[in-house]
Amino acid sequence: MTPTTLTSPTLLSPATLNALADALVEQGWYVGQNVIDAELCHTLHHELSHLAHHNGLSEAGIGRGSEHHLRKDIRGDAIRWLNRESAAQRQYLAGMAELQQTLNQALFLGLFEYEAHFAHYPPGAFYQRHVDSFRGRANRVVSTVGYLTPSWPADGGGEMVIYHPENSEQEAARVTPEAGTFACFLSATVPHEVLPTRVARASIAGWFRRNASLGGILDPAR
Ligand SMILES: O=C(O)CCC(=O)C(=O)O
Ligand SMILES: [Fe+2]
Repeated sequence: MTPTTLTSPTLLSPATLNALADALVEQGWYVGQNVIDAELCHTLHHELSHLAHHNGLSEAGIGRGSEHHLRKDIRGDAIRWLNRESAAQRQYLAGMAELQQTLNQALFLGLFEYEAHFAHYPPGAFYQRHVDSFRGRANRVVSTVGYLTPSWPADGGGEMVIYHPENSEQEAARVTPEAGTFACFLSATVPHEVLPTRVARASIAGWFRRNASLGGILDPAR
């Protein structure tokens, strides 16, 4: 029997990987449209919609460990960490492993781990401007966002605004969260936000981490 889906060998083409590494060096961020396979986006979107409709998601919070708490005034998405339970998740994560290898070879970033979650933003939800590295611990080094919603409407809102790393008042890019688009940026230096969405918004947010355990104290991932 031949598999009917998910046969594409790579998630990000060699050309995309090169462009991405160059953009990270030159400006600290990268955005590409139509870079994630359409069929994979469709399958992942279906998986996330199913979770959203069957109580499979948790309200997202801010902070880690004992400092983790809900703040709907800061972020309004519901999430589920990827755990390799489906072929689609495994294909996405395999693509991120390739990206990790590229970034380590090209930029010597020493990335050693990747964590990612599905994110569902219901209508009205947003995520206030922030940077992704937790204070005092620069363990998240590179952030990724893969967008999954097909046919994003022109008036749908929900764009991710990327601000200039050196001039954080200045908008550098506005990303429409359309299926196939992939964004990547330096976690500690690139402020960004999700504008209020008018329609349900589906994505996978992920982070490459460096081992940041200090003095034998385990640095928890989440
Ligand atoms: O979904 C996005 O566009 C960005 C999400 C984000 O900033 C985050 O989860 O940290
Ligand atoms: Fe973020």
